[in-house]
Amino acid sequence: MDQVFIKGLAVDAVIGVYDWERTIRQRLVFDLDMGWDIRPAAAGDALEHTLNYAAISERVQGFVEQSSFMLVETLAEQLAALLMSEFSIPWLRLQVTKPGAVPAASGGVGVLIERGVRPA
Ligand SMILES: Nc1nc2c(c(=O)[nH]1)N=C([C@H](O)[C@@H](O)CO)CN2
Repeated sequence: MDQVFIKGLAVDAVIGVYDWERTIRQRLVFDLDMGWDIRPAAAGDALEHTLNYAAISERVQGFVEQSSFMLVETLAEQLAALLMSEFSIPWLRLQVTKPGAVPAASGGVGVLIERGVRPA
């Protein structure tokens, strides 16, 4: 299966369950792998036949900046559903990292979800 990916997309948002978290914006980092057959785009050298990673990055930024969820789980689920619907993505893997949440966890904490049907 071919994939189009976006790695390390940083967006600041209101996110968190504690009172102090509702008053600030915190950094979130998004890693996105999206199943897509890239051969038609490659054959025609045509952007309209593939997933436009620039357009998808903008959509992620726009959605996340406007959001104010408690849990990273809720953000991940809603973002995945929105992207699959708006860009006709058949399968995706989405990792949401909250780098500052647990200072001792140097690689960050968060969630990783996989949704949809993985193309052969
Ligand atoms: N599985 C999760 N655990 C926790 C979350 C979360 O969104 N998902 N959130 C918090 C707090 O908001 C935390 O990030 C504050 O440091 C705690 N655990």
